[in-house]
Amino acid sequence: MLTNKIIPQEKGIDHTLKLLKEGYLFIPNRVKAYQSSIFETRLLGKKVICISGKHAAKLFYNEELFQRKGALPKRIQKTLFGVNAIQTMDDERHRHRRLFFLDLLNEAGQKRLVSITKIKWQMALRRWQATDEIVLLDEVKYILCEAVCEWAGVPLGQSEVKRRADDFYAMVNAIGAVGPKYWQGKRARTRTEACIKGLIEEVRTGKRHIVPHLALYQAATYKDLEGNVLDVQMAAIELINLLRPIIAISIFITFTALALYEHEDSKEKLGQGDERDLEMFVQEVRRYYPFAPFLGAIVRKNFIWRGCKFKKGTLVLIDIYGTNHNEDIWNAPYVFRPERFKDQGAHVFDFIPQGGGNLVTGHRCPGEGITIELMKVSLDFLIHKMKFDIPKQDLSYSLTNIPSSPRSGLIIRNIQPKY
Ligand code: HEM
Repeated sequence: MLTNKIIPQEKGIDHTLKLLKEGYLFIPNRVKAYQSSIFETRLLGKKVICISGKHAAKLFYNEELFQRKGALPKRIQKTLFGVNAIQTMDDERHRHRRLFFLDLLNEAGQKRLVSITKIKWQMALRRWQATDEIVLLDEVKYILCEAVCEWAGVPLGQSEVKRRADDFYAMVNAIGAVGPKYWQGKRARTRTEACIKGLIEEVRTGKRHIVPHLALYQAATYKDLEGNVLDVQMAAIELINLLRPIIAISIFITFTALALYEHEDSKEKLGQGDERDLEMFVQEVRRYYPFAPFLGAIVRKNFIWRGCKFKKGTLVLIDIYGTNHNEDIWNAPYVFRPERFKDQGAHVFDFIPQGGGNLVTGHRCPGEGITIELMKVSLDFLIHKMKFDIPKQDLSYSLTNIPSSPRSGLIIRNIQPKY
């Protein structure tokens, strides 16, 4: 077997600034330049191997070769995910922690969240009729925040909705940030953890009564492999790992509205709201528009892949954005075409907007199903239940800001229900 293939190496001492500058395109630009789905660079002073494409994703999700412990920078843990949470776990402990998410996001759990969200959309639509215009991204954040808090049993007064939703969003917004956006995310996490910790303590001490199937109760009583409840901080972090990403779906929903505007022909094909058509449309939104750029894992033991050496302890990044726009997988990847999902199969490693691999045992996003369902409900509202105008505004989005979203937040005007 060929074992000494040279991995293309980016010259220079460190390329962190280039990563910040190029954002979603950092890996795809180099894959193109080196004509190679694997290359080596240096980030934050360390050697990093970047890989892209379906076969690379299959490699990345091989848990015998990769671990998550040690892969996530502390600054991302301190804002987006919480310190030492599920994203950093491996093996038995990880699979056990995942049950907390998978059980709550089962079919019944998803259905209940979808029905609550529908009601919140209807209430919002009534409110919007009395206003001149709204910023869709903000309003959807509030809809989803109200819905998920109700679903989880987390109390939320009307006057707290905006603040709570903005805090959840600030954590997401801090992901690729340095400077003020990072600090906003960090402060938002401190506030949110304090609030959720208080609620968990109330459930544990019997001060707050709550039905057992709700997420707040489950977080307060979930037991680890040794049969111990999580310490209150970790219980809060994992409950936030369930709530926060629901608010993040507002970005995909805003991109869905943008897709309706930018791709009139696809909109017409949506017809009468056939479930399958709605699903193909939202799948294409998740593929076409940027969200998560890449993911990291650490090499567990030395191995050779396609003749290239991977040394134990090396950080490896899998290219999410580039894989979802890879020409070997997707015909005309930069064309928005929902029908491409008509005959595509299981998408274990080729379509990875929310990670890949096995849903039960791996790290693949446990919220993928509910993300698709909430996007479908919202698409149905946007297209079949309301009329509105889109005034002139800056609808562009950046491929260098992570996470990206339409710059204007998508302003809509003259909102009326469709009867
Ligand atoms: C806004 C849409 C979403 C995007 C773009 C997204 C993206 C991702 C990605 C890329 C991963 C990493 C997969 C990996 O490490 O291999 C992930 C993991 C995760 N997601 Fe999502 N996600 C979304 C929505 C959700 C929702 C709605 C939930 C829960 C309600 C959720 C909960 C999680 C959790 C708990 C993990 C960690 C899984 C693990 O490490 O085992 N996500 N997500």
